[in-house]
Amino acid sequence: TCEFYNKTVPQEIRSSIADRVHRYISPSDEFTFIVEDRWQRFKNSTFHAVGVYLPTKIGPSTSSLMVGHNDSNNILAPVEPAIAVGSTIVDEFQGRRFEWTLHEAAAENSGGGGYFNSRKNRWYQLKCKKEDVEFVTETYLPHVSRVADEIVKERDGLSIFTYSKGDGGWDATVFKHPSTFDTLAMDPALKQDLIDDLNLFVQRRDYFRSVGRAWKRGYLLYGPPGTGKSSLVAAIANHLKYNVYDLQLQSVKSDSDLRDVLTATTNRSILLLEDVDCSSKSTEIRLSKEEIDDQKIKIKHKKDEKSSIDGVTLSGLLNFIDGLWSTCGDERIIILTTNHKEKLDPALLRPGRMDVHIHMGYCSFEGFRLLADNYLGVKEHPSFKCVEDWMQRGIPVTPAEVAQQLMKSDDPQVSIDGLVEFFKNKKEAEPPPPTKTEQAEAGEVGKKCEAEAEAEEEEEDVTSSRSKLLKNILFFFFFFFLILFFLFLSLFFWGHPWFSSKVSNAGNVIISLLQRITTTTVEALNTENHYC
Ligand SMILES: Nc1ncnc2c1ncn2[C@@H]1O[C@H](COP(=O)(O)OP(=O)(O)OP(=O)(O)O)[C@@H](O)[C@H]1O
Repeated sequence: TCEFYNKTVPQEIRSSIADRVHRYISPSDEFTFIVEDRWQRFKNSTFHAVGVYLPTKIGPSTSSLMVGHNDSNNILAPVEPAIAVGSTIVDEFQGRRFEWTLHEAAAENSGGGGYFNSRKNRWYQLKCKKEDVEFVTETYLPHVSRVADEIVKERDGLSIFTYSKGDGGWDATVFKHPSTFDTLAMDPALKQDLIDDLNLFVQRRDYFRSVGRAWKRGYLLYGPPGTGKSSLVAAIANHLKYNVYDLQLQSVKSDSDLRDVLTATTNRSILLLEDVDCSSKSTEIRLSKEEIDDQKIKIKHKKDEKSSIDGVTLSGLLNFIDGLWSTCGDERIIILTTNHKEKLDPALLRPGRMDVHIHMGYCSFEGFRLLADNYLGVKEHPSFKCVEDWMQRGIPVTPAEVAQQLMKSDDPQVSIDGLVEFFKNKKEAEPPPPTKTEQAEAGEVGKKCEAEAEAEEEEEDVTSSRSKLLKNILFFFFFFFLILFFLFLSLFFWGHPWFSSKVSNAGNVIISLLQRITTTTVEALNTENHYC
């Protein structure tokens, strides 16, 4: 029968049938991924990410784990646990099962020579169901990389990069800002909204792709100095575990510089531009005469400054980012901070430019309670009522000022008394908070300064146009007198005997010439008549 089957059924059909039968009989619907330690001669980052991720997934099925200490630098430091060769770790993710095993083999041509000298190839074997193959490449492995990244950042800390004009590159420093959302005094509802917004952003890779937008989000933080804008940036960085790139726009001179600067930043990071208003205008109430004069000068120079900026403008930068990051940047956050939102170019404030605007205001009583808890470890205290009373009087205090007072002593009573004293002094030293009328006046002062500066400019314009008119009039009179002069000169020569003799001579010549012409013509006519 076999012989007959082999002879009558063609080879291709036979192997196809065999394949199908094999698949049917074999219970395995497994698929295996291999993650080697090297990828095309380079270190394979997926291999290292798996190495960091798997020790966090130790479960009942794990039979061994490598632990140890590192005695380099004479300090006995624990080394992160690692997966032992041959041991299997099972990871359940989104209801799917993934089985990892680490393998090792001596590399070809390794040369041998003991444990440390011999080169070994290592690879992870990942077994999953065939139906999950796409899920692994699209979702599971990116998840592994992300978690590993977070673990490494937690372990090694974040970095803050500043752009150095000289080297033309980013200088990294360890970023260890203790600010978190728990330590930040801000409106609780606003804080929760922001946390939700950030959490949603990091999960929305596919959403951003599907709507054809760059995976980025822009936040504008505004409010008076000392209200916690920088602290909020740090809290966001700590929450997301993102590195921070702190960019001074003035240090970037051209578009090509900007391209280099931005392409050198990594994904999953924050690009920070602080104090973006950079304006000298102030709307503070009660300005001294010197301050007002100073303002006038600054406002006067503002136009010149604007026209002389030859670098990159903020709006140019944001346009550039839109283009660049839609092609080569993922999971980017841009944060702008300003003390004066009203001074920003309206183009920056239009919808779609900065996705979220966050106002950091003066310290509320809720904010004080949080700071008291953070700095003094007290949630309730008899003197809180007194602080609340002072706050209700509307004396503006920033969280920075409150924090400064609370830090003065470990004794809550002493610190809170110090804060109350601070309120008293502030009330005596400072004018009461501006009423609406005063705010309007303050606005008027600002406007007045601007108007005066503009009036001065207009005055200058008028003066210069006057001098032009004067020049034209003088020019006209000059020509007028020149013509008169020539007229008189000709009249004078007309009456002069030499001139009249010359004229009469010329007249005689002309008359005799005319006579001769007439006689010749008459003679010619006569001759003609004679022939006729
Ligand atoms: N909202 C806040 N919650 C907790 N601490 C705060 C807050 N605001 C300010 N602080 C404290 O005051 C210090 C200075 O605040 P921060 O630099 O964050 O303010 P800022 O608004 O960025 O000021 P500037 O506009 O001058 O840069 C912080 O280190 C922090 O200790």
